[in-house]
Amino acid sequence: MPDATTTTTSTQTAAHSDAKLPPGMVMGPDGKPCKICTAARFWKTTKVPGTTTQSKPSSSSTKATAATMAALAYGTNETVTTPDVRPENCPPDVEKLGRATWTFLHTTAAYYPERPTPNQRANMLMLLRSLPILYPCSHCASHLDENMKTSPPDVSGRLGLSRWLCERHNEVNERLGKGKFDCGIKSLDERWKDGPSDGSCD
Ligand SMILES: Cc1cc2nc3c(=O)[nH]c(=O)nc-3n(C[C@H](O)[C@H](O)[C@H](O)COP(=O)(O)OP(=O)(O)OC[C@H]3O[C@@H](n4cnc5c(N)ncnc54)[C@H](O)[C@@H]3O)c2cc1C
Repeated sequence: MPDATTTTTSTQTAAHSDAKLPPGMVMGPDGKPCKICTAARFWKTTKVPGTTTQSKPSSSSTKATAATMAALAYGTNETVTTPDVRPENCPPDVEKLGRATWTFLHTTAAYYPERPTPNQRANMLMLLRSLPILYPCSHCASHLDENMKTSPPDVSGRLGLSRWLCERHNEVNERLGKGKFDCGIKSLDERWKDGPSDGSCD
């Protein structure tokens, strides 16, 4: 099971209260800055000490190590962030990976049978139980693992699974300070399978 990680985001608890990290930076279980655990916008742009304008890294500074970014931020105790405007083929950060994973999970649930066979249930259970072990964002995996101990997966059928996933997703939303999604089946179907009734997605 992944170890706890350290971050200074307001929504994720720092494992070591004395850790001096720039805002948004997340440390991995190995004690090093964890790139897949950190939103890319926190990696990309820092306020350079002594300047008042935002500095967008050049192509070489884009490749700056997390340590460099951290050092800059330690100096000013300030990090300026921008939306992630990296090229599409860049590796995913925690947000891109999250969106893709939720898309996969909610869509899979929307197409899961209402009356799954024992084999289908077993396979779904395996998929969900693999996440806390294999999910690359270690602190996300760790939270999910804790969460699944108190709320075991409901693989009984499409409705139960969709609701269970929606609630797990809402727990992350809440931790990140986002609003809760309506876990009613109509909202879930419209979002992940049928689309809105106005036909705008047809
Ligand atoms: C298992 C897991 C754990 C994660 N843990 C963390 C974490 O600890 N820290 C962290 O920073 N990030 C975490 N993430 C990533 C995070 O959940 C988001 O994916 C990421 O912040 C991008 O958010 P977003 O606002 O673009 O939309 P997302 O939260 O990715 O949602 C995508 C779309 O799903 C729909 N949606 C939203 N909520 C629900 C819901 N409850 N049910 C159904 N549909 C919904 C909305 O239409 C939304 O636009 C985790 C992701 C996963 C898959």
